[in-house]
Amino acid sequence: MRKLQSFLMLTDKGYSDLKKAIAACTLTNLALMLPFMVTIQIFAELLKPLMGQELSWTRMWLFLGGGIVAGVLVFFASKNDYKKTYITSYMEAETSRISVAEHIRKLPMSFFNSKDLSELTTNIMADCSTTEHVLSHIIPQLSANAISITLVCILMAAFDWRMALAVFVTVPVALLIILASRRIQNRLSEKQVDSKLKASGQVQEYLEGIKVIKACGLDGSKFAALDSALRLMKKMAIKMEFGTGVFVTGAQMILQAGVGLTVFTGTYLLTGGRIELIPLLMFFVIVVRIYGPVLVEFTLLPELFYHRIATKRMRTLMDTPVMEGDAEKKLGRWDIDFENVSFSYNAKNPKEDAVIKNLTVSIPADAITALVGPSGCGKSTVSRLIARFWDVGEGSVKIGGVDVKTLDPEHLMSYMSFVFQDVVLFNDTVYNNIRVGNMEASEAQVMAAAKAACCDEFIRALPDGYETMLGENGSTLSGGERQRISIARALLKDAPIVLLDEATASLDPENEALIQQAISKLIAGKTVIVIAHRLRTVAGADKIIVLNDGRLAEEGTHETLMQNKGLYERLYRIQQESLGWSVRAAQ
Ligand SMILES: Nc1ncnc2c1ncn2[C@@H]1O[C@H](COP(=O)(O)OP(=O)(O)OP(=O)(O)O)[C@@H](O)[C@H]1O
Repeated sequence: MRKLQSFLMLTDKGYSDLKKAIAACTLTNLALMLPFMVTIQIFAELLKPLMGQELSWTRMWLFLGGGIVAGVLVFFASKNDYKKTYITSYMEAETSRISVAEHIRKLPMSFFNSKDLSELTTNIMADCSTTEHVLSHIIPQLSANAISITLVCILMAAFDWRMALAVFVTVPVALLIILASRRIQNRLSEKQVDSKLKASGQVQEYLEGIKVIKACGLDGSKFAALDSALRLMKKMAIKMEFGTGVFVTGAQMILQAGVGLTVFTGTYLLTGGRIELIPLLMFFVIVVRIYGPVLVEFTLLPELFYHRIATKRMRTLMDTPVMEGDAEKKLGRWDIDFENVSFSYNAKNPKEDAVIKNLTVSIPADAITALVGPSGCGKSTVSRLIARFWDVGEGSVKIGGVDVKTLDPEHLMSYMSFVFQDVVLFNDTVYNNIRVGNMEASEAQVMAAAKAACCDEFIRALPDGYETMLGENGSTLSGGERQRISIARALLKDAPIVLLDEATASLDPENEALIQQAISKLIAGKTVIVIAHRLRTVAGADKIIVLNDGRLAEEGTHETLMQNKGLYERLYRIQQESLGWSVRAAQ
């Protein structure tokens, strides 16, 4: 049974709840047989005059009373069954959704490199729903039906084994057909799941890229891709239904042949005087009643096969090890050291595809250090390695002498504030979006951070001020406003290390001035790492690290690097010359 727990990826509580649900469902099935038994008894009593016996009204009233009691029992059993089956399965699905989301949060970024967003959304929503469905509608019913059918089979065999054999002989044959079709059904399920994923990926890409699609007039071609993904999904759904339908219907037909077999055997035994008419009629009624649950079993089994395929991705996700580390260790110093660090995003080919190559460099505490260099030289990668978004392949990254690999990522993150060029805002109020920086902050602290980040004025001008809902990723705000909100967040966090990645790159001069003002408050007294393309913005940094193709090209202050006449000086000169650049129509 433990196998069932791991197959369904259940928590211990979920597993114990499932056992209770199976018991409750079995009880309901058995309770449902009571009214049926009473009906048979009434039926037998009514037939007595036919056999020359006297109908007893006392017995009839007793049966009727028994029927009412049976009805009440069915009600309570069903109520208990409903509670144990549905409510607990929804609770388990909620727990599993939360644990998937928690797990995702702790996974290394390398995991996300190979996954797209739609796949993860499917993991959290669809795969958990499949488990929810299996827990609420399949496993308890399947197990309870199997138990109650076996019980009825034993009872019938005790009454007349020949008739019992006639009723049940077709069941194993029909079951074999379903089990034998498992491989084909698995293959079809895999294809169907793949087509669903492709379609949801296409829908997501289409919606995310709607602006570009419209701007570039790609409606036709992008629609074609979406269209064919949706068509494929439809085709696979039909194939799947057909594939399942053929086997299930085949099995059902064989099972139904059992009705004919029972009638034939019964008539044969009756004419031979080896069975009475009333028990025979009872068998006829039972055969009709008992095939119902068996037919349901046959339709539920393929769904169980599908569940295994549908949750394969979730299994891979949950089996991927999370980033671990010490969550208690206090850091006392904020100097950062890269010692012989090599790193590649491609774990399969780390040497050939290295992005950072044997880098040894120091970032002093309580100072501003700029990371510069040509595009793609590895500046952002260096900042990601400091924050342990990724683990280095070789060497070590140390903060205050402590290897970041030994620290719990979330704990490490509590020492850092990030301001990226791409600001992520949540579909929540402005107030809550700032408070993300420090969930314990008071209202006064949130307002103070907003003021320091030059946000207060524009926020108050919004329809509901701080309570204005920002919508999907804050699309109603300008780039500069979004950036200032992210700085307010960072200010509120008040972390000792601040990472600024191209924070002002895409802003107009007015916004840039406001943001520079906000940033200067954010970085006061902190260990600051600035990534910038425009070298003039970092000329005042305490230290400038120049990278080239993942290696350290040179380091020093603006003045010393200019005197060196190396890569920095060349880049600086090129940028100064390009300042005179303007848009001009081609001659
Ligand atoms: N998630 C990723 N997966 C695979 N390769 C990546 C990933 N992120 C960056 N790279 C590659 O690593 C190299 C360094 O990228 P990085 O973003 O660190 O450079 P950068 O100096 O910050 O570039 P830019 O100045 O253009 O932003 C590039 O060749 C880039 O294509």
